[in-house]
Amino acid sequence: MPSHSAPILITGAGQRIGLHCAQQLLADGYDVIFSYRTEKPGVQTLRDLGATALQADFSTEHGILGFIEQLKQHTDTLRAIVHNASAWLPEKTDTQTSDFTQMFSVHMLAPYLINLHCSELLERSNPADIVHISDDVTRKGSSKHIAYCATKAGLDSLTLSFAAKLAPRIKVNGIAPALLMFNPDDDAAYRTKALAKSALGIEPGPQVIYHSLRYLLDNPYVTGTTLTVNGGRHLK
Ligand SMILES: NC(=O)C1=CN([C@@H]2O[C@H](COP(=O)(O)OP(=O)(O)OC[C@H]3O[C@@H](n4cnc5c(N)ncnc54)[C@H](OP(=O)(O)O)[C@@H]3O)[C@@H](O)[C@H]2O)C=CC1
Ligand SMILES: Nc1nc2c(c(=O)[nH]1)N=C([C@H](O)[C@@H](O)CO)CN2
Repeated sequence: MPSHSAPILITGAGQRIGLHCAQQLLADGYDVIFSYRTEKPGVQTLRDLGATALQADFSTEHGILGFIEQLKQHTDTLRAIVHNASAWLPEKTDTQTSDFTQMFSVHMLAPYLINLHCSELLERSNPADIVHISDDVTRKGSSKHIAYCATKAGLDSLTLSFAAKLAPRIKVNGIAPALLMFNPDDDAAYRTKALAKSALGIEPGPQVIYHSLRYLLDNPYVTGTTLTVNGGRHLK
């Protein structure tokens, strides 16, 4: 497989979906730059595969702007930016402000600032893409993850605005998954309940997101679109 020239940036790739997609991109011949917040085995795995690891915490403007400065020291061009980093925090009984501002920052401020400051890097690549990883839950809201859902809905809005702003040189799209991978502490009752929420009733794993990502990267005529990858959850 021939190597592609400009690297792809994927945020939050130290574990799970982001790690899988980064590994697949490397296997398909792309160079990869990724952000991680905390050192984990997946971070070293990607380093060993030749990816460039940049540590970043997107919960503050300072952390986001510092990441952008780091990124520009490593490359002057990008094939794509995949905004995958995310915090999935439920409402708690005590103050929710810090959680809301953290999720606003990771899900909205980081993509906003990175897109604005790094579109020049994408302009030097043809084709060029931005992909926002959102969540199917924005379709109807969430009683248990109100702030998470609201900030992901804001990300959906960024998809539309940046698609209009950056056309025709840069395509901007989203992917809105429902359940992809359980977390280790999800108990049997939660898993049964979650699987029953979709028509297909499966835990598909990360490859369904890689398929969606490649569709968007490879298709020259799709922009301003958010792909639903939800197992038919809207049918139940
Ligand atoms: N898993 C699923 O079933 C679903 C996932 N999605 C979306 O898909 C994407 C990938 O999901 P998944 O792999 O489960 O995500 P994770 O919950 O594993 O989070 C991905 C990464 O985001 C990083 N992150 C969290 N907060 C910050 C921060 N403040 N600054 C920088 N990085 C941060 C985490 O870093 P650290 O390792 O330090 O914690 C983590 O490695 C996400 O956008 C998610 O919302 C949507 C629907 C379902
Ligand atoms: N950042 C994350 N976002 C989401 C996660 C996750 O683990 N990390 N998980 C989900 C759930 O799978 C949900 O889709 C089904 O209960 C949603 N978002």
